[in-house]
Amino acid sequence: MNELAQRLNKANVGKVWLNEPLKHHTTLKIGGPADILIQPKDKEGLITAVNITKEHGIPYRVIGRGSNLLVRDGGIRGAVIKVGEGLDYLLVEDDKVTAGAGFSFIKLATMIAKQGLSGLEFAGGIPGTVGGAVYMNAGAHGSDVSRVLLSAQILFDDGELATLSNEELNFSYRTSVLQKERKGICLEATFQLEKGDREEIMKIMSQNKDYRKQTQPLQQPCCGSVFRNPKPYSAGRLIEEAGLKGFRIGDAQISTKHANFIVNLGNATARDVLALIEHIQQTIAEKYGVHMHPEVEVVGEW
Ligand SMILES: NC(=O)C1=CN([C@@H]2O[C@H](COP(=O)(O)OP(=O)(O)OC[C@H]3O[C@@H](n4cnc5c(N)ncnc54)[C@H](OP(=O)(O)O)[C@@H]3O)[C@@H](O)[C@H]2O)C=CC1
Ligand SMILES: C=C(O[C@H]1[C@H](O)[C@@H](CO)O[C@H](OP(=O)(O)OP(=O)(O)OC[C@H]2O[C@@H](n3ccc(=O)[nH]c3=O)[C@H](O)[C@@H]2O)[C@@H]1NC(C)=O)C(=O)O
Repeated sequence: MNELAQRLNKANVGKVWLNEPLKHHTTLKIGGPADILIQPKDKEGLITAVNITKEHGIPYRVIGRGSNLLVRDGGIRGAVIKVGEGLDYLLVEDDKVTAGAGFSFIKLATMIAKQGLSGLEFAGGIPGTVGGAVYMNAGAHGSDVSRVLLSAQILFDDGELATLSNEELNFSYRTSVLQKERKGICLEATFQLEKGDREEIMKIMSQNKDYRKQTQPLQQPCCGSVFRNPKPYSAGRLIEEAGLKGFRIGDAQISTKHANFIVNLGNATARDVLALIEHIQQTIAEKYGVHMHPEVEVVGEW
């Protein structure tokens, strides 16, 4: 790993850390160390970092803000590429907006709204990066990325750099082509928006934000919705009806505010959170015969 770090530093790809605790890079504040963490300084830095890492035969994976991620306590072997600062540029051309994958999704939504562009009102409270949002077709308030995305530039694991259209990204509920069919890193995304009434757009955003503030435990370390909604049911409602609100394992607790959130009360481990996830799955399966499929991505070693 030292050798890889030296080469990456020599190539000036960006910031490089060895043995970096990932709890510093996830919103749940949980996660063991990455052997090596790379935060590319720009697109070229990212492509070079991937190539060098491949040459060393070291596996790599990508993270954004860590807002939808549960990293196990043993951490991640190999390289973790953090797409954030460095890939956080923004280009507005009339009603089209291109953002680097590291751009904050909330910041993007807010900036776009201020310019009187409509389409991203739903994203005003969604944490994470643009890249993460494309990867999982992030959504809220009845809309999602697939409704406004024109195209995204992807660096595929086989080295191909391609711009995929909305159709080619094959979006459906909280998923895209990047999750299953073809792994790759989203480098930037272009959104097609509509000119609208600035005041009206700002009003909708502020209503959405208020709703989230009232219904979600945003002041505590968490990772957003833990489970996908098992259609036609609501995960939060099922968990609440099963009497699980407030249930706790170690320092991981089912939020008393929204039952589809797990919060870290201070020193929760990934093991605590996973035990809680299993407990919820088992309880809901026994009571209602419904399988609860996690939305949060679980990665790393025990
Ligand atoms: N609706 C809501 O309220 C909430 C939504 N979210 C959404 O969850 C997503 C998490 O974003 P973020 O915190 O940045 O991501 P994370 O750091 O949580 O990464 C989660 C996974 O997303 C994939 N990923 C992240 N960035 C990229 C990229 N540039 N290219 C390809 N894949 C990527 C990786 O998958 P892999 O390892 O397979 O490559 C990674 O493991 C966002 O869409 C965020 O908006 C999160 C919380 C609440
Ligand atoms: C937080 C996320 O996204 C959220 C997004 O913020 C909100 C707001 O649009 O809508 C989804 O939540 P959600 O389906 O739980 O929406 P909510 O409106 O909070 O709840 C749905 C229904 O369940 C009920 N509910 C919710 C929580 C609870 O503890 N008890 C309960 O009864 C609510 O009263 C409501 O009638 C997204 N979650 C998923 C899995 O689709 C995320 O993806 O990480």
